[in-house]
Amino acid sequence: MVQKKLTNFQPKTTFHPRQLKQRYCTKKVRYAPNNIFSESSSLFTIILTYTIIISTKAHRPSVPVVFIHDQVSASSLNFLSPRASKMSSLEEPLGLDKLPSLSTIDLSRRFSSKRCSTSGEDTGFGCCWIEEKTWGSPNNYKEDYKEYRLETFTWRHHTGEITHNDIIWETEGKNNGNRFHSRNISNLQQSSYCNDSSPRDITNKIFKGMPKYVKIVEVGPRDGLQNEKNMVPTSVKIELIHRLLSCGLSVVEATSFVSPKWVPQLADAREVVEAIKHLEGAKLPVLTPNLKGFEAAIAAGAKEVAVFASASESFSKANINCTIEESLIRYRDVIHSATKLNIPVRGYVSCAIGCPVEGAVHPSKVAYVAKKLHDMGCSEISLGDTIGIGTPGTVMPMLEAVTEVVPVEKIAVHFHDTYGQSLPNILVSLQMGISIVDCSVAGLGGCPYAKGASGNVATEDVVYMLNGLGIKTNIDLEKLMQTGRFICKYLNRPSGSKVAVAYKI
Ligand SMILES: CC(C)(COP(=O)([O-])OP(=O)([O-])OC[C@H]1O[C@@H](n2cnc3c(N)ncnc32)[C@H](O)[C@@H]1OP(=O)([O-])[O-])[C@@H](O)C(=O)NCCC(=O)NCCSC(=O)C[C@@](C)(O)CC(=O)[O-]
Repeated sequence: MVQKKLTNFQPKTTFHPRQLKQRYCTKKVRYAPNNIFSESSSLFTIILTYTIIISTKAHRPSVPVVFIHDQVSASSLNFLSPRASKMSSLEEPLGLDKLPSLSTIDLSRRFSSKRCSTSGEDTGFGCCWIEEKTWGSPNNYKEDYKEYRLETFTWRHHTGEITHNDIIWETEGKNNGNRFHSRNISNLQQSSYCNDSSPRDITNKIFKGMPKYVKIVEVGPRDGLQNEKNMVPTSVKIELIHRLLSCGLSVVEATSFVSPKWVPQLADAREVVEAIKHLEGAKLPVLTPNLKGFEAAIAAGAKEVAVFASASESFSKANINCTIEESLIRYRDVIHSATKLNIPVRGYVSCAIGCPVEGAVHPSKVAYVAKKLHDMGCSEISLGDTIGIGTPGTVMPMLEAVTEVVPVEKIAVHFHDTYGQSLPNILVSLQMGISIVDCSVAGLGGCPYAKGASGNVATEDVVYMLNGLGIKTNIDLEKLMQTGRFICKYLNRPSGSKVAVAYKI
């Protein structure tokens, strides 16, 4: 049914690479219209742009395509506000106008890392290069991969820790639109980058480092709802969690044991956990900012918890009313107690790209906090672009810094979609070996400390993209969209998922 709807709604607004080429690629530079980014095709176009940028490092392709779009205007960097030190939680939300400037971060203060630098190429949002080539059909790589059968690919990610085996692609018997799978083979010749510049090699490079399965961590009931002004009844929260689990999600972050003074919406954390603690087969972690929260969570029946530190000093003070170091001391106690009870602890690092107060956050700061949390015993480290300002150009250096100190398989990415960059950011994360992605059904949520910043990337959109890439999630997209519809109906607002809107489910 989903497939049927897919065929029904896609054609006119989808820019498949082949169409894109026909429309915008010639031997000369041509310009893509502004509204290319406002159509439903925009996500795919952006993904294509970035994947090609990544895959063509060793090869300078011949046909440049320049995408022009309206740069989101934002004010220039705001440095530490005098209020920052006394800001606490919800009382001082920061306006979108105070977010660091996208252009400032991407151009002037862009981070570079020797091993992940763009070799002087401008990989900013404005320009990409597309080689003239023939592509497969959308969401269907069958034709192309038939020809790749038993071929070996020589490219692999250059970061030593990311040890994905080389992949060969083979077609599956049935073609339902987006099925293909890979199997690993060993004994392949490998080199950092291959010089072979054929279109197939580019496609292979794009897919090569990608995981075969991505674990989705659904944070809608917690991150999605925590900022809702109107109280959502406990029964609705519980039903939302039940529905999400029925979609096949294996991890649903249920709630937070934080101070109800700061986050009144989650004051019913105990009731929520008591109602869901008997559910088997899925993980239902809860946030715990200190021992008090941890003890309350365990007493209610939580079997997994998460602690949340920040890479930005100002945000740490605003969010949890303590410095980064103080928070790490608190979390050491929480992790110690959890370990004794065999309770897994997830660690968040907020402001992994930028902070609403301090502006750009250096990757080394993120790596420092991530390593501390990992060394203390966190089983997974989620890197949060809390205000959603990241682009692949800033996400890649950050991830590279963190993967130097935390095993890549333990890293999750957590993108808010303020600037619509989440999907390309996720795509490059996958290419860097990340296989855990946080998202929120219907794109619910928003950062309480960055007024106007939007919710997490919508789970539906991520699942749709992963389906298109042939990456398994075990999630039923149709049920997921129905779940999004359920909560949006309750909240009386349209879905933040482009896929759900396109399907009109
Ligand atoms: C951390 C605190 C508690 C410190 O709050 P505080 O005011 O500094 O703490 P305190 O120790 O002075 O306690 C003050 C009062 O809070 C109570 N208290 C103390 N601890 C708890 C607790 N666990 N549960 C319930 N109550 C608690 C405590 O008992 C006391 O009550 P009173 O005596 O005044 O009646 C507070 O600042 C707080 O709750 N902050 C939570 C903020 C929050 O939830 N933010 C949103 C999280 S989202 C995020 O961080 C980003 C993330 C993870 O989503 C990733 C991303 O998007 O990038």
